[in-house]
Amino acid sequence: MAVYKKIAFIGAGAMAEAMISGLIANKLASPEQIIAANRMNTKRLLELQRKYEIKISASAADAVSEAEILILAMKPKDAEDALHSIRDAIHKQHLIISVLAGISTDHISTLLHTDAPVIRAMPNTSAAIGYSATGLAAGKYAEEQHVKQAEELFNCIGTTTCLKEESLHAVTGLAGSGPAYVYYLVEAMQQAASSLNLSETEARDLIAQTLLGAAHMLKMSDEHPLLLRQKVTSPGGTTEAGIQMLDHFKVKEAIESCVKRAAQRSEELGRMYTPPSSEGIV
Ligand SMILES: NC(=O)C1=CN([C@@H]2O[C@H](COP(=O)(O)OP(=O)(O)OC[C@H]3O[C@@H](n4cnc5c(N)ncnc54)[C@H](OP(=O)(O)O)[C@@H]3O)[C@@H](O)[C@H]2O)C=CC1
Ligand SMILES: O=C(O)[C@@H]1CCC=N1
Repeated sequence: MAVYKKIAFIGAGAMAEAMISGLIANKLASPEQIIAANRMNTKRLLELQRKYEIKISASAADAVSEAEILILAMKPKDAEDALHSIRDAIHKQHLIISVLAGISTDHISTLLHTDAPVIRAMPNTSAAIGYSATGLAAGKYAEEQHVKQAEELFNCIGTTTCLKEESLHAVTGLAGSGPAYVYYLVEAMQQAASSLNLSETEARDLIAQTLLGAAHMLKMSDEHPLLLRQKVTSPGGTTEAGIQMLDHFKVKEAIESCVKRAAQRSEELGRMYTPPSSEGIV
């Protein structure tokens, strides 16, 4: 077990649960080191307590007072209220990690009235099983040791890439939202499998293993994805016939637009919830 500090999740929704589950499963934190608070959904807190045996708090400010590391995990639209509610409990020794899409570290520092270190991270829900692809950027008050601490935390629930803060919009469009694109593809493959008379269980197993195999191949081989694709595609064969349909429906263009639009939306969220007077808007 890593000697870790107490971690408070402010916002106890889907992303918080993915991280909590990953941190506990990977033994970076024990349940008693984790405390979660949300706005008002007590049922949700009790559910997390029952499932993971973590501590819960009806007051976000109390959770902050108990912890050394804070994970901000509310929706961007709720950030202002949430950060106001914990502001008085923040001190300089806190390490603040935000997973909020679009919201800059400068804006968080401004809302919290603090020069405590803030790290902005963009994980994804695969954190729950130790497979998040997380992008990380340091705010202006964060030092090397804070980045290292955040990296250690996120490495425990997947891989971590440190980037400039402006790149986090792209990471959000690509990897933060990424699992949803893959599930969308799976939904379509399952529909096709059903109309080809495969059972849902048979299809799910075949699809999951196919995705796993392709993902491992991408990680283990240096070959360009185009080359890997060509190796599957026999001239005049089944794959070529299938890919012709993807080209016909412009699926490549659709996916490119999807990732770019999601990244753009991250920028929009940042602008929507950051008053023009805030300094250093990213
Ligand atoms: N889901 C994902 O795949 C990813 C999400 N993110 C980011 O994570 C954040 C959370 O997303 P997600 O988990 O999906 O959202 P959810 O809606 O599932 O959870 C949001 C949580 O925030 C709580 N909350 C709202 N207002 C406050 C407040 N004032 N004080 C304390 N807690 C509050 C809510 O509590 P209550 O129910 O009581 O209102 C709820 O528990 C977002 O900013 C998102 O951009 C980042 C990467 C991936
Ligand atoms: O959809 C969203 O806004 C969040 C951020 C990345 C994944 N989910």
